[in-house]
Amino acid sequence: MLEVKNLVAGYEQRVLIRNLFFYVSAPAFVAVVGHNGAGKSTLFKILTRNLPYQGEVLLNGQSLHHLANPAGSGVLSYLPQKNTVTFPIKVRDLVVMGLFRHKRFFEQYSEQDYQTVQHLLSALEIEHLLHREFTELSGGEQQLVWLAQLMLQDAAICLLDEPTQQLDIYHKKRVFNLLTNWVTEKNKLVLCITHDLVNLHGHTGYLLNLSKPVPTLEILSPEIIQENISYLEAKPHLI
Ligand SMILES: Nc1ncnc2c1ncn2[C@@H]1O[C@H](COP(=O)(O)OP(=O)(O)OP(=O)(O)O)[C@@H](O)[C@H]1O
Repeated sequence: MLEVKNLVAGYEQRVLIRNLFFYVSAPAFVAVVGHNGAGKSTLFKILTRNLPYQGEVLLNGQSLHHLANPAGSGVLSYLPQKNTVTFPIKVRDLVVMGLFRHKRFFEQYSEQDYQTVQHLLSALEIEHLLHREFTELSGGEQQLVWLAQLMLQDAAICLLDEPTQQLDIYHKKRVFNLLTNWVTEKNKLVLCITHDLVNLHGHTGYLLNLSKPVPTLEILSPEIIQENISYLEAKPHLI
């Protein structure tokens, strides 16, 4: 579960997130939306302990300040908006690293680990990329590969910063379906930053609009999605 109580954070003199409260427990899919600069990635910086904050953040009942290694202990995983690789690596070798938690420092990945990767890539319909060089893939293909690696990490709480940004219409729709099914099947809590509000139709979960003066978790429904689209079509109020 994730509980945020009276959260205040920002940069230097500029407060971006003020008095935010919400509570959500797995299984749940939360679409984090808002205008550019509303503070969506800032919220993720807080949750990944990359930005100081006032207030309380509890992950599975434990204060974020007291969690020694949220990624290593399987509590949290994070897929940033931009993730670069500058060395040659095959897709299967990049994805299998998602299993790092289950390995000792120098332990090799097994044939079974690679089979797990293959099954996952097949479920994501990117099995054909298995032996490709990662750096030669298109932006959208790379995004799907990162998503596979994140799913393999199997953390309880997953933060995804615009995972569908570079995807075509078919894959955007497919990734939202995959994520919401994964949430229910594997009892996950997924927070997903997105500007693709139209793709939220038909899914169960919540929406957190950080552009609103008092953001709260709103239950996804056609009316709520439309109301938030209209809200975001209007010019943002600058903080
Ligand atoms: N390190 C920093 N120092 C100062 N200001 C920052 C810093 N990082 C981000 N900001 C500012 O904070 C504001 C919120 O940034 P953030 O990245 O959280 O927005 P966002 O909602 O994720 O936007 P987008 O939809 O464009 O990705 C922006 O105005 C940004 O310029």
